Amino acid sequence: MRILFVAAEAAPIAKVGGMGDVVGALPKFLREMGHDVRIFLPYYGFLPDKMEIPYEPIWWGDAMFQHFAVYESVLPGTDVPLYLFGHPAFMPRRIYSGEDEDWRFTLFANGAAEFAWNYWKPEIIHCHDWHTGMIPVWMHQDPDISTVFTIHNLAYQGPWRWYLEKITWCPWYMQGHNTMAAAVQFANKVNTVSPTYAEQIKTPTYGETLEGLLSFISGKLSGIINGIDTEVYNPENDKYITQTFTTDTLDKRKANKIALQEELGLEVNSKAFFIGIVTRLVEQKGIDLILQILDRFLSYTDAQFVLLGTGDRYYETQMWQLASRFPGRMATYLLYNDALSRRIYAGTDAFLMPSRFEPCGISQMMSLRYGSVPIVRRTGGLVDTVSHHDPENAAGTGYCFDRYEPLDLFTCMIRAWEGFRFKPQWQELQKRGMSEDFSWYQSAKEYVKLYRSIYGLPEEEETPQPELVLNEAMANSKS
Ligand SMILES: Nc1ncnc2c1ncn2[C@@H]1O[C@H](COP(=O)(O)OP(=O)(O)O[C@H]2O[C@H](CO)[C@@H](O)[C@H](O)[C@H]2O)[C@@H](O)[C@H]1O
Repeated sequence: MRILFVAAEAAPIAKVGGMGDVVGALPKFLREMGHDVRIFLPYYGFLPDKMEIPYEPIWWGDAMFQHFAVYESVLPGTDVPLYLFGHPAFMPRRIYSGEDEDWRFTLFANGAAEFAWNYWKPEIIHCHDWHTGMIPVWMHQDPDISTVFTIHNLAYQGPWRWYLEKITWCPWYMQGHNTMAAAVQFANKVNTVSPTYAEQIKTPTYGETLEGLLSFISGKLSGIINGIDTEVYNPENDKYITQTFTTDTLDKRKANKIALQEELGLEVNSKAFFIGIVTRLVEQKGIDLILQILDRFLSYTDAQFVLLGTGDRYYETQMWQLASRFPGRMATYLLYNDALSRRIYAGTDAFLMPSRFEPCGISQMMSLRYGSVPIVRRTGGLVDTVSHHDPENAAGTGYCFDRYEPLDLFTCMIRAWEGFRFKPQWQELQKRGMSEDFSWYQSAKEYVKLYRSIYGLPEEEETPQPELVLNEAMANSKS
């Protein structure tokens, strides 16, 4: 199948959060399975610092009365063809924020549609989040191109929605004022990034006002858990960490803890319970809950804490101030740094993720892979990826709590702190987590099933000539 991924982020060149991880990894695995997958991404002003981009564009197009160029390259570290949408609106050295979010991403989506119609025609456009939400609307009457829309974060439905209706030239009943809703309504298939979250978003608590629409289209809605790139994120050979290790050489991991404590200016103490968090500092991630209990937790225990993240100014300031009250025990790094994030996954004993809601969550899977035991709230994808520690039956991979309450988080952290004192059991817990299979292969298979289901094809290829069947079925489904 020919599939064009259209998204605002793709790791390792343009990543703010988990969506970048998915778009940077999934195409690679789909290509290994024999599909022709390519990525369409904005040409951000900072990209030339990160990769080689040819000087000459391969194609010029027009969208929304604007002339744009498309440059062809390859996603670094992979064989995935990458098309970069070149327009001055994306020249600033940032991915998001700014006055023109609505306009420039609508232009980008429109550019992607033009590109698919006129230059490289895919069978499926796989759209990601609100930035690409108008594509399913524009494609829904195209007999040759189908669309899959993946919801990575329902909370972001695009800014200035009342104004967007004018830009997209779509009336309210086509959801032109809300590109997330538009995509949900018009895409051939809609999925989100975990089965639990796919169920939760049909309820008012998690539906972000779209629960009615999502319930209505539930026949085409599914949940496919994300994977992580286990080749790139591998404690066995990660060049960014001090000491590589495996489940068999877990004792070596201590060197990472000590090196991290030194790097962060914390008291070097391999016995102290060391908790880390790597996150966007936004309401979703439960930062308010942490702020309510961290002071008390640090006062009652010998624990150390490191935060790496950027986001809301209020959370940044609060975390910064808290760190100043616990010198040598708490470090706050308000920046984005992939290498440091890996050292935190590899050097801390536990990883905190008390999310208010969580579509899937990549960070907890990374922490499991690097032997940092996750402490999570049981919501969304965290339910599907972390199970509660049960020492009696030697089961579970982390510590979980249910209610979004400070006391529940506090209790859970204390239980983890207590558990850390029992070294053999703790090591078993770490090993179970590290042995979990979060590779993309299983999820990529699920995506292929999803693509095939658009054409009513069986889950597995059962005939000797699948391509012929596929072409025939696609022709029938669109006629
Ligand atoms: N300051 C920093 N420095 C370095 N690295 C940082 C960082 N801040 C965050 N990261 C990295 O960004 C990623 C975060 O991914 P998550 O999936 O956990 O959350 P996010 O909310 O961004 O993703 C959304 O999309 C993904 C993908 O579908 C869903 O899993 C998730 O639930 C949804 O909220 C991780 O790789 C993490 O290491």
